Amino acid sequence: MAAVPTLARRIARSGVRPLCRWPLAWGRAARQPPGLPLAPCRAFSNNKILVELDESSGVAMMKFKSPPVNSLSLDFLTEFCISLEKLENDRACRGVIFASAVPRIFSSGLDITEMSGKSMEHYAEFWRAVQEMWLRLYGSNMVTIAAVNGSSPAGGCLVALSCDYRIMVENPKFSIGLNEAQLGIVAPFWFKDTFVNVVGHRIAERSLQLGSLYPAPEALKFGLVDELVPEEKLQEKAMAVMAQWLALPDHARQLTKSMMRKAVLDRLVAHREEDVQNFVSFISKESIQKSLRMYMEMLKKKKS
Ligand SMILES: CC/C=C\C/C=C\C/C=C\CCC/C=C/C(=O)SCCNC(=O)CCNC(=O)[C@H](O)C(C)(C)COP(=O)(O)OP(=O)(O)OC[C@H]1O[C@@H](n2cnc3c(N)ncnc32)[C@H](O)[C@@H]1OP(=O)(O)O
Repeated sequence: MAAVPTLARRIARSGVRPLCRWPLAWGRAARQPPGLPLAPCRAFSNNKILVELDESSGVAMMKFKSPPVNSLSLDFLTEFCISLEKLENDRACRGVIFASAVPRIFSSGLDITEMSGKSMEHYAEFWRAVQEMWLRLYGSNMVTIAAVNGSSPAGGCLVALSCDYRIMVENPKFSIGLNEAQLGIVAPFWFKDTFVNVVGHRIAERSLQLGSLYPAPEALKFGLVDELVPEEKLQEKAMAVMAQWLALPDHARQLTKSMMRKAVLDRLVAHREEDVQNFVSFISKESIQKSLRMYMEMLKKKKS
């Protein structure tokens, strides 16, 4: 295989731009009463993700803004990893809330166009980026809360599952789940492990085999999400839950989180390259490529 672009090289190519006091619609700056000086706040933005860190509370808001559906493309994943790493290394940041800036969609999951009609090298590079995203998010020392303000299939669901807490908008039109089987593909073992750790083995097994997507009220019933709220209350609720989690000493919470997640993280770390090779050989099969093409066709037909 050709030389693999490292995350560092992808970071260098991506050109993250620091911004000062970015007025996010969902951010502290937007809530600041006019005329008052802003409390310390730092923000940075790249093409697909906006981040605002409120230094007074230690809470960052990360918003996905990759229309039409926040699909997890290679560029998106690279920006996600850079943003998370910056926050992880920032002593002022103790917690992150993830939400979407795209109406009705949290994230549509892995970008199918990255897994279809591309070279083996591209599939390998893409899969390394997916692994990196999960390792950083699931292994984060910060408190992570998913404010799921829209549908969240497959990889989008994985992002939410990898957080410490999930709050979803109570709209029954918004669905969430690991629906890979519906595309004729298979959720890898670390997607499955993350899912099992949230909902338990039986529900995970049934849901994965059926590729089930659950409307928000159903997802709440078996703990796929922790709470439902009306859309207008989502930010307030996410901040309240964050305050509750941040009230504990960081070291105790972090060590506990690590104890609960380490085995699952270590399993991928130990088999990372093997997992890449499995993905590449699976996804490049003509039968799998055909399934993905048919699925994309189905998405397009649904519109007309
Ligand atoms: C033993 C094991 C052996 C081997 C295993 C080894 C490896 C594992 C192998 C594979 C693992 C892969 C894991 C994959 C994870 C994934 O995340 S796959 C992606 C799954 N996602 C979906 O199924 C969601 C599909 N999308 C939708 O359902 C809908 O688009 C939506 C509900 C998100 C939004 O609906 P609408 O608002 O109605 O929007 P449209 O449907 O019209 O979409 C607009 C536009 O966006 C395109 N699009 C949608 N989703 C994606 C996507 N995920 N990737 C790329 N593009 C997407 C859609 O086609 C439309 O495009 P245009 O028609 O406008 O060009």
